Amino acid sequence: MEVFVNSSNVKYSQDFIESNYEYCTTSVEKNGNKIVATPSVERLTIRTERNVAKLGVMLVGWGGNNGTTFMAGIIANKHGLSWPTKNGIQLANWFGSITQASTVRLGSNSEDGEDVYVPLKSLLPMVDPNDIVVDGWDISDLNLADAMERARVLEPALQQQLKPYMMKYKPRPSIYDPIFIAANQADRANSVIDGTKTDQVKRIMEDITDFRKSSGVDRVIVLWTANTERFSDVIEGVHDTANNLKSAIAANHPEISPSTLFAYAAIKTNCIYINGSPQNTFVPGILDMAERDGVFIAGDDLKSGQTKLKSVLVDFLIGAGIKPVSIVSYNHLGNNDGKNLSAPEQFRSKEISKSNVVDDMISSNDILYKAGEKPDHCVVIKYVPYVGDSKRAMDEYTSEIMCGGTNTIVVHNTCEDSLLATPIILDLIVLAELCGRIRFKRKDDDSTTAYCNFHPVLTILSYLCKSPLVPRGTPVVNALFKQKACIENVLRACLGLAPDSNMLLEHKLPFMMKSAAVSEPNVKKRKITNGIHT
Ligand SMILES: NC(=O)c1ccc[n+]([C@@H]2O[C@H](COP(=O)([O-])OP(=O)(O)OC[C@H]3O[C@@H](n4cnc5c(N)ncnc54)[C@H](O)[C@@H]3O)[C@@H](O)[C@H]2O)c1
Ligand SMILES: O=P([O-])([O-])O[C@@H]1[C@@H](O)[C@H](O)[C@@H](O)[C@H](O)[C@@H]1O
Repeated sequence: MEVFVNSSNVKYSQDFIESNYEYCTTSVEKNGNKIVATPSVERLTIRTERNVAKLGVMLVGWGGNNGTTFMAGIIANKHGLSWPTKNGIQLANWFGSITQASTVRLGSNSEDGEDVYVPLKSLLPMVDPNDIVVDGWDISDLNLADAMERARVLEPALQQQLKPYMMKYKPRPSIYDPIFIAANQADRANSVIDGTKTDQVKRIMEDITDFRKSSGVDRVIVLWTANTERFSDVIEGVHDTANNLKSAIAANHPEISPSTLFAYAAIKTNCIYINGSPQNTFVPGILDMAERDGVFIAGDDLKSGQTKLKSVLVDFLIGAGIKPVSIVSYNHLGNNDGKNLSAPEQFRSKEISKSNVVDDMISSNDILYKAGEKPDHCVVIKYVPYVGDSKRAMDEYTSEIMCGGTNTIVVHNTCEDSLLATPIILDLIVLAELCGRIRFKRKDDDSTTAYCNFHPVLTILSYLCKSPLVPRGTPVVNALFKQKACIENVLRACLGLAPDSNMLLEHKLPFMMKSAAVSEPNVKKRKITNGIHT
């Protein structure tokens, strides 16, 4: 199903959807108590290629819980697998993915004015997950069938059906550096690329080239879903520019992490690179490379469960004029991610990404919070092997309400962590590929260089990340529904459609209402003066 827009502002050709779009913004000036708002309009032409790339995805950490579950999801959905559970027969699906399982309000029915919702993926041509070709790396040498069993995420009845498919896949050896992940991961590291950092980067680039040739894909996305690394110390003269990073790699500098080496190799081979973990892979030298070479990067840290809920709850509370003063997020889990995070430096990376998620909402309301004032915010993660991937998350939100009252919300959330994260990985991939086919220009600029892509740092993917990477000097948005609206409204703009204002004036103004809805003939004439019908 694909939406077709009937408008003089939208042209459909064999290769493109081209829309004329008025992008409306408001600039604000504050002079003491006087606040002046000035609206402005940027007239754009947006061109979306209709031909979807044959997409290849290379996962770093392919043998992990997320990596194997992603591969299992691709296979199970592609083959329409189903399996018996205690609740009956379960069919494969992509619940939790906004590109595969969410809808958007397109408009209202021309007959009865009812809202019409369509699948988000019907707005613009997007990659079909069934067509994605997957490959990747892992420091563990297990084939994906054995790695899936080790992960303990999926039901045995499904695993049994998947085994013949999954056992054919074996992750490529990877870059292992014990100073960046927990020491408890060492027993897994039996499939590693030896040599210098230059040798390792060269091998990764060769792997990507080999995958491109053997699979015949047009485009490759590299996504890190390997273990969380400690933060790199960003050193001037090493990480601070593209050239210094290149020289530091050549000099085998010890403080360059495997994830930064992967990002470096991906950009050098013109692959989109996405960081599904919280570490600071994107050191300034990588940002320089991405901006210089026009290669998309995105991250950090998949926003899957406890943090996603936090970016909704805090937004709701502050938006309602209620003041969160204490936020405690505790969780325990028993998967290998939890094992790696049981080490202090790796936990610190995750603590940062799970804590920063409320900053934009706090700073949006100076009625509730004085400058610099923040709620108490505590993040706890414990490793409890027995529960495996079934993460237990417990949150307590205490807020001040009117006249000294307090309100405490307690949430308990249990789920297979990887079943929340895997659809997020899919959405990052599908939306990143789509972004590669969208170009913009000012409507009246007909120069040959008029069209441009999104900025290489893909902030439109913030909805999927705990700690959104943004271009230097631009704002971070964490509020979940603002992030979702960004995605929806960009897709609508590609179709020449205005953002959904949610005003629904057609159901509020008698002269716009359908005749059936306006029951009393004189309703249209009656005036309301100071709230009193006259
Ligand atoms: N809900 C979630 O599962 C969730 C949510 C947000 C973020 N994440 C992040 O996603 C990542 C993966 O989570 P997971 O549950 O799949 O963990 P996991 O430990 O099961 O999988 C990670 C895999 O990466 C491999 N690995 C480690 N270092 C590597 C390297 N340098 N190169 C290649 N492979 C390497 C490990 O052998 C392992 O197979 C973690 O960083 C985690 O913090 C997970
Ligand atoms: O996205 P979210 O559920 O808030 O965060 C999760 C944490 O709660 C969990 O402890 C960690 O192991 C996962 O990698 C993920 O980051």
